[in-house]
Amino acid sequence: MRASLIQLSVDASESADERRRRAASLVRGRKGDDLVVLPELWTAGAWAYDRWGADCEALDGPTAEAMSAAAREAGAWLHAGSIVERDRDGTLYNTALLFDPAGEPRGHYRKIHRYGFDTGEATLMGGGEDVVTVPTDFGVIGLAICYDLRFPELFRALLDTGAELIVVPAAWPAARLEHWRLLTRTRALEEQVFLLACCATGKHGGMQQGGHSAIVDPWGTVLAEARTAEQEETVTADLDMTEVARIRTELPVLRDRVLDRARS
Ligand SMILES: NC(=O)CCC(=O)C(=O)O
Repeated sequence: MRASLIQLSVDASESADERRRRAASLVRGRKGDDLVVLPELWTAGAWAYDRWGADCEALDGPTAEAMSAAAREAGAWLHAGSIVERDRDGTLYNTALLFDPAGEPRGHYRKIHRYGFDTGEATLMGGGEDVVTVPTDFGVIGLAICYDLRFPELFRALLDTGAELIVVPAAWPAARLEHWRLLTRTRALEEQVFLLACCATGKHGGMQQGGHSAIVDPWGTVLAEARTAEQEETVTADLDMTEVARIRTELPVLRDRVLDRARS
């Protein structure tokens, strides 16, 4: 299967609506791909807290509507990154959306670990509670978002729920690029999954986002990586999903787990 990460530029020069139209057009251009991925909070901006109130939306709001149509036109599964979701009670969530090639919503995930250390997302948003995996034509997708990468227990839970491929939209800061590179490879290797990590580029809210979106295989090898932190680009790789079972058999470390089994 062929997957592409659209490393979208998110800065203050564009409104959420303009960026939505541009993202939809980039997705429509990916005909022939099986899975297309966008970054975290690309409509409002992950670091533009002052925009969240105005740019928040419902699960079936304008981004979902535009992305559903774009997935249908591309004929691909679309992980539409995440939106600032506002639920009926007015609580905000950082919520990832997944559509199938017919444009049907097939799952959403509310980010469990909120970034900010008592500021920003950690105070302005509610936290998700559910570990989410979604079966697709090419395997089971597990969902996580950005800061979640620092919490291996979530990735182990995704593995235990059947994940063979984990998608991580992000707005990771360029200043911590080496953490990004290390964690994306580590999470792929330790769970023996394909890991698709799509980070935004561009600067807003005083933050240069790190780009370097990457597709990593279950051996921990980087199959494709964006070249820079500063440039919008699309990263594509062909994934042989049979590699997941092959590598888990060839190097059966998951079978050798001791502590998890002792606790259950
Ligand atoms: N948007 C995020 O979750 C940022 C995470 C981050 O900056 C870090 O983990 O470092």
